[in-house]
Amino acid sequence: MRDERAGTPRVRIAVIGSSRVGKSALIVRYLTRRYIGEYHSNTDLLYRQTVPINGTPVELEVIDVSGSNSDKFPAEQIQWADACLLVYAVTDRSSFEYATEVLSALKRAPCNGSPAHGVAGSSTGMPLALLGNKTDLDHLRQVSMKEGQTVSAAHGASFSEASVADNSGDLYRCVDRLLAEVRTPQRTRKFSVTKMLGSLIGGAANNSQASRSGSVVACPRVPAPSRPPLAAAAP
Ligand SMILES: Nc1nc2c(ncn2[C@@H]2O[C@H](COP(=O)(O)OP(=O)(O)OP(=O)(O)O)[C@@H](O)[C@H]2O)c(=O)[nH]1
Repeated sequence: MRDERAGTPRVRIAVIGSSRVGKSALIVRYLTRRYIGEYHSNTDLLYRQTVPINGTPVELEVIDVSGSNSDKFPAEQIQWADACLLVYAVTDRSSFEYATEVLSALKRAPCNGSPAHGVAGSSTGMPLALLGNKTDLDHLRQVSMKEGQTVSAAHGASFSEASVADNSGDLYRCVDRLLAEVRTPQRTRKFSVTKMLGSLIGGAANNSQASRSGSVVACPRVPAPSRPPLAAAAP
């Protein structure tokens, strides 16, 4: 969390996961309460909205890290963020394995400029959450809740299962908890989103908690001539 522009605190969240696990649907659901059926994108998207956290307006920035490149470790996006939300689909074991790999890499890799705080056991000190999506498809389940709990506990992440389609309360609790964990003073910005491509959604819907304002903007992928492979993230 950091102060910018007239003292409004800002929180940056990176949402990471394999392709098609429901990252975009989750973010849009959280920010607007709406469900989008199809929102396929092969580029990172940046969502920005003012939200109340514990009664204080906070400028929330969420980067939706495209799953198209999930063979690459999203190092720049993680460095940019104050906290990470790892998403997998309970119907897709390979997506769970990818989320586990990223959590493992985060545990090994030091996070520059991030003082110790947040989740006990996370060596980065960065608040982490693991969320298993698509619980409405329980008949297609490939990952048990116990497995998710075990992996998250081992990596110092909070754990939830939810269905974005069914508008589970657990997805709001998961994100709210992650936001509440962010207590870091301003970190050095590791990459800048320099070229906003345009507003995709303006004037997000009001919700029952408090008035929200903001937009959804697309940003180009982080310049990454040689983004390190997952295994290279270890010190
Ligand atoms: N059944 C079910 N489908 C879901 C749920 N959440 C998302 N989906 C669907 O899963 C598909 C992928 O959702 P996206 O939000 O585009 O997934 P993504 O992770 O952003 O995908 P990439 O852009 O490829 O990284 C879409 O068809 C969504 O409608 C859910 O909770 N249940």
